[in-house]
Amino acid sequence: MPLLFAAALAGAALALAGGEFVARRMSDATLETHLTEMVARSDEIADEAARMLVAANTDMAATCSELDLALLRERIFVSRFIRDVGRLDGDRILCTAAWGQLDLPTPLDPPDYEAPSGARVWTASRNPAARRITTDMVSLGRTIVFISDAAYDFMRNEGRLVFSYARSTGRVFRTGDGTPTRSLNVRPTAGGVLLEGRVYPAACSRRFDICIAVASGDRGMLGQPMPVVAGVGLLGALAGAASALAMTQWRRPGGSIEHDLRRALAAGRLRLVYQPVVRVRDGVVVGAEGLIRWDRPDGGEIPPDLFVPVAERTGLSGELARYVLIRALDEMAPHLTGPGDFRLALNVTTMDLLDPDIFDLLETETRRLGIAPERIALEITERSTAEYQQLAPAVARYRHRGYRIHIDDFGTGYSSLAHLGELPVDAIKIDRLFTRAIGTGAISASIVPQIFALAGLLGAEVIVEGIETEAQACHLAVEHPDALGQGWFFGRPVPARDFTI
Ligand SMILES: Nc1nc2c(ncn2[C@@H]2O[C@@H]3COP(=O)(O)O[C@H]4[C@@H](O)[C@H](n5cnc6c(=O)[nH]c(N)nc65)O[C@@H]4COP(=O)(O)O[C@H]3[C@H]2O)c(=O)[nH]1
Repeated sequence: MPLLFAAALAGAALALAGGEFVARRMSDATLETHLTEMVARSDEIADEAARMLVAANTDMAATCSELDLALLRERIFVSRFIRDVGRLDGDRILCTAAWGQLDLPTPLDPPDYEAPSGARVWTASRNPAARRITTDMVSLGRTIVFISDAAYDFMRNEGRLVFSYARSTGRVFRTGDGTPTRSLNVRPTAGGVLLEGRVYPAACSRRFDICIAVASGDRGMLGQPMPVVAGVGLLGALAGAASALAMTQWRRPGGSIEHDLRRALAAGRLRLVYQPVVRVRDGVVVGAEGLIRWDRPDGGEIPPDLFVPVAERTGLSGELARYVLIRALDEMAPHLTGPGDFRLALNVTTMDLLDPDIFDLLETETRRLGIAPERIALEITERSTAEYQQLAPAVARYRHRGYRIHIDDFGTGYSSLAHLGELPVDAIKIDRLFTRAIGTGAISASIVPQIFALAGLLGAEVIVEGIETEAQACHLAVEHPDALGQGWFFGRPVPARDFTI
C-alpha cells in the first residue's frame, strides 16, 4: 500500500512537471508555424480523399463490376493516404478494392459528421470490411474511402494534446492521443478555441472544414484552470499507481504475459512450425517460413500476433529472435544443406535487424551447420520500412553477405512504394488482404499485377501470401507463372519432423 501511495504521488508530480515542461516548450511563433504545417498535412489527406471520391464517382463502369474494382484498385495503388476505396448502396458497403465483392452488404454506423458538401465522415472506426483495422472513412455519393491510420502519425508524436475539429460545428474529429471524441465540441474564443475550460491555439484550413488545435505553452500547466490541473495530476497519480501494480504483478510468478514468455523462452517451451513456400506454376516446394508457436498448458495456443508485440515492447525481442534463429536453423538444417536451393525465411523485427549480435549469431550458426547464407531470408514488415534510412545500412550488410531480405505484409503499410527503391530487397510478400481480392475483380488490371511489375523493375521476387483456394492458385499460375506462393491451399504450417519437400 505505501508503495502504491508513493507511486501515485510520484506519478502526479511527474505528470504536472511534465505538463509544465511541455506546456512551456514552444514560443508563439514556432507554435503558429507548426500549426500551419499540421493544417497543410491535414489538407493533403483531405485533398487526396476528396479527389479520389470525385474521380471514383465519375467512373463509368457498373458499380462493383470487375472493371469497376480494377479501376478502384489502380486508384489506391497510387495514393499516399488512402488504404482502400469502396462502393455504397445507401448506408451499406457493397464492395471494396481490397476485399472485392462482399459476401453480404455491410451496414455502416451513422456518420460522426456530415459536411456541407454532402461528404460523410466516420472517425477512428473499425473498418466494416476488415474489423481488425481502425480507420477514418469518408463517403460521397456511391463511393467511400478508407484513410490509412498511419496518415495521422503527425498528430500522435507530439507529446502534447493535438486535435482536429470541424470549423462549422466545433465537433472534434480526432485527438492525437486517441481520446474518444464522440462528445467533444469546441467553441471559438480569443486566442483559439475553448475545450473543456482550456484555450487552445488553432489554425483552420482555407479549403476544408477542418481546423487543428494544439496545447500551447504560454500559460504553463499550473496556469491552467483547476479542473485541468487536477485532472492531469489525477491521471498521473493513476498512472503511477498502475505502474506500481504492474510491477508487482510482473514480479508475481505467473502474473504477466511478459514473465510467462521469459520463462517459456528460458525453458525452451516455444516451438516452431514451418509453412511451405511453393512455385505457383507447378507446386514445387522451394522453401519454408518459420513461424513461432506458444502452447498453453490447457492445450490451446497463444497467437504470435499477441505475444510477439509483447516481446517487442518489453525488450525480449532479441531473445526471441535468437531463440528462433538457433532452433529453426538447427531443425531445418537437413533441408538447408541438401541439394537444390531450398530456403528458410524467418520473421525479425527492425530492432533485431539493427542488432549486430543477431548478425553475428546468424554467421556463427550458418557456419557451424554448413548452411549457405543465400538459403536464409529475413522478413521485415512493410510498415517497419518507414524507418528505411536507419535500416538501409543493416539491410546492405546482410545482403552483402548473401542473406536475403524480404518485405512482409506488403500493401498494409503506407510508406511502401516511395521507399522500396531506396531499400533494395530480394522479395516482396503480398499481404493476404490482396490475395483475398484475387478473382473477385478484374485482376488483370488490378493492384496485384502492378506489384509484380514494380517487383520486376526492382529485380525482386514476389511471394503471394494467404493462398487459400484453388481458384486463387490457378489464377496466379496463369497470370504470374514465376510467382511464389504460400497459404493453406499449398500447406499449413507443420513441425519440422512433418515437413516434406
Ligand atoms: N488466413 C490465412 N492465414 C494464413 C494462410 N497461410 C498462412 N497464414 C498465416 O499467415 C501468417 C503469415 O505470417 P506473417 O505474415 O509473417 O505474420 C506473422 C509474423 O508477423 C509474426 N510471427 C510469427 N512467427 C514469428 C517469429 O518467429 N518472430 C517474429 N518476430 N514474428 C513472428 O506473427 C504473425 C502471425 O503468425 P501466424 O499466426 O503464424 O500466421 C501466419 C500463418 O499461419 C492462409 O492461407 N490463410
